Amino acid sequence: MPSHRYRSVFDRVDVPLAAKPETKTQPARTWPDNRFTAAPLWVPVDLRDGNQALAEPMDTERKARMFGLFLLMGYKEIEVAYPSASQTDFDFVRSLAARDDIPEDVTISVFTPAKPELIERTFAAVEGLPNVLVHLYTATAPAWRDLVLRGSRAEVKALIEDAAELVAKLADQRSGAKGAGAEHSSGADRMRFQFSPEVFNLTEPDYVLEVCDRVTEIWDACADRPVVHNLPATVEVATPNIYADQIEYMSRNLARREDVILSVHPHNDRGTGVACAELAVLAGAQRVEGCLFGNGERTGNVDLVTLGLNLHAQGVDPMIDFSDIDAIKAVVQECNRIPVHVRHPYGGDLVYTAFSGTHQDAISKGMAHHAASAAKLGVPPDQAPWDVPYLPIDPADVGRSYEGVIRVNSQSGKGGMAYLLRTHYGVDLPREFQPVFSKVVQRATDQHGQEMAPKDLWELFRATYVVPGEDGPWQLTEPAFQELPEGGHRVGASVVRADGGVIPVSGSGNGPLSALTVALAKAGIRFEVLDYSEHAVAAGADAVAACYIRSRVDGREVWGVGLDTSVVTAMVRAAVSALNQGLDQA
Ligand SMILES: CC(=O)SCCNC(=O)CCNC(=O)[C@H](O)C(C)(C)COP(=O)(O)OP(=O)(O)OC[C@H]1O[C@@H](n2cnc3c(N)ncnc32)[C@H](O)[C@@H]1OP(=O)(O)O
Ligand SMILES: CC(C)C(=O)C(=O)O
Ligand SMILES: [Mg+2]
Repeated sequence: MPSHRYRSVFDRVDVPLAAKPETKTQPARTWPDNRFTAAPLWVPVDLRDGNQALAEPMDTERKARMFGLFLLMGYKEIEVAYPSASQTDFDFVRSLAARDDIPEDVTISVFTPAKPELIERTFAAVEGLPNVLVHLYTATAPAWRDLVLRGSRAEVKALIEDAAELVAKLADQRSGAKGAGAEHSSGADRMRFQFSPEVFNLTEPDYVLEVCDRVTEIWDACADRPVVHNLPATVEVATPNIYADQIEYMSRNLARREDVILSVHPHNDRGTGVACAELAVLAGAQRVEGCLFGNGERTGNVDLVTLGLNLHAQGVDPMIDFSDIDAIKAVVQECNRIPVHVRHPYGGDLVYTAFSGTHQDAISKGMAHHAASAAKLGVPPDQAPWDVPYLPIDPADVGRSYEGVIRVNSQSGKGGMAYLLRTHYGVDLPREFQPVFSKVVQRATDQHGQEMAPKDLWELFRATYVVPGEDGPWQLTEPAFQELPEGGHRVGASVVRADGGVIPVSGSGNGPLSALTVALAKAGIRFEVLDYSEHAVAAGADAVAACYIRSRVDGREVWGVGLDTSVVTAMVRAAVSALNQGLDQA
């Protein structure tokens, strides 16, 4: 690989805290010791940054659908458009201005470059909207200054100052409004301002500070109306600790810090957008911009679903409703026309599913333990502390059922198939029986190489163990059991051999099963019971009993299973099932 063509981030930009030695009063960095205690402010930018990365940008209808989703999920600030970019975007903002159902606590954010005519068009779009944030951006990194904007540091700063002043002036002119230059107020006009030094992560720290501080001054930030400085990793170029250092440096050094909301906007070029956002929050960021399921330019914006549910999984309320992740995903997929990967954290189709044997075993045991500990605590299972192996959160928290948690294929073990039979069909195979049936399942899955659905598993189970007891070549007809007055049981029946011969038999023993053993011996059948268990499959009047017999039939160890509403019939069927497996079939 021609790796020599690329440079380390340390050769591209000054990384402030890394360069600064630690002193007693000023540690090099504090973020590694910080903890998450509350959710940051979230801003979905799907309708702008996500939208600009789509082959088919959203029309008004798709935008409205996604906007509705954000409201339902509880987002309070939503970037809705780049109104000067297209008529569609402009019209969408106008359609919001015409609505009267946008909650008062929701702020609409609109995006504009530092170009006077585009800023004016942006203000035209938001006319009449009460809670607006105007988001101004210009690239500040050297390569963008030199190649794209073709301006020096001073010239690019001047471009930004002029644009910020125009934004302040237009805000002042809004009818009945109190703009940037006016007396501070949280009253009628709640227009706020945001500045993004695009490619912040490759911009010289002293320059970006100088520019941001100047913008804070122009917009006259105050506690009532703080300015947002949004520091994007427009193209991710370094490990997340570097971004965290950059953010902590800004957080410590920005002027009028209490009047600034420090925001981050990570992209995901190195696949570490989520880590960047998380470490940035530890480093002092108060606000995070991203997209649901990580849509966005190239490898995407940081994923707000993962970020939110990562907090949830650590016991911190994300303040966003993810309780129906599949409904959220459906809207996102339809609006973006891009599928969400089956392995996508928290929302992918397969992320709560185990195919592998040891994981299934652990999950199965964990789920049983969870149910028991919830009962012990006297709380519903969805309120009990979660500690099930291999499942970082309870799938039910995001509206997923337990149906797909365990799925069986050739990588699966006994625990998985036992779990499926128990949860789908109510049969609880004895522990010693599980590896025996598991081998049968593995032979089948190895042969066809496919997954085995619960229905197919049940069919295989029935065909192997239940049907031989009901409809095999060997039969036991008209068994009549009797309790003896002196104690013990007696049975009389006819053994129908596989070759059609009928042998009447009878026998007595301590219980029905031992009586049956004695009777069968009279027909020359060596039937030795090694283990017996039974349980009810369903409760109530239609309760079915499941009986399991581990036996040695003519020297062969076999398991028989019987199902019936009568325990005795279920037991006889289990015994006949064993005979059919242990004896010659013709
Ligand atoms: C990192 C980000 O996500 S930034 C957002 C990017 N989003 C988009 O580009 C989607 C929407 N954009 C558009 O639809 C179009 O780019 C428009 C309509 C806004 C402008 O289109 P055009 O006028 O044809 O300009 P075009 O985009 O080709 O060129 C950009 C010009 O703006 C300049 N420019 C780029 N960003 C900025 C900025 N933030 N502030 C001021 N000028 C800028 C460039 O230097 C270039 O100037 P030049 O013509 O003097 O060379
Ligand atoms: C916030 C803006 C400028 C952006 O989308 C980016 O830098 O990635
Ligand atoms: Mg972006």
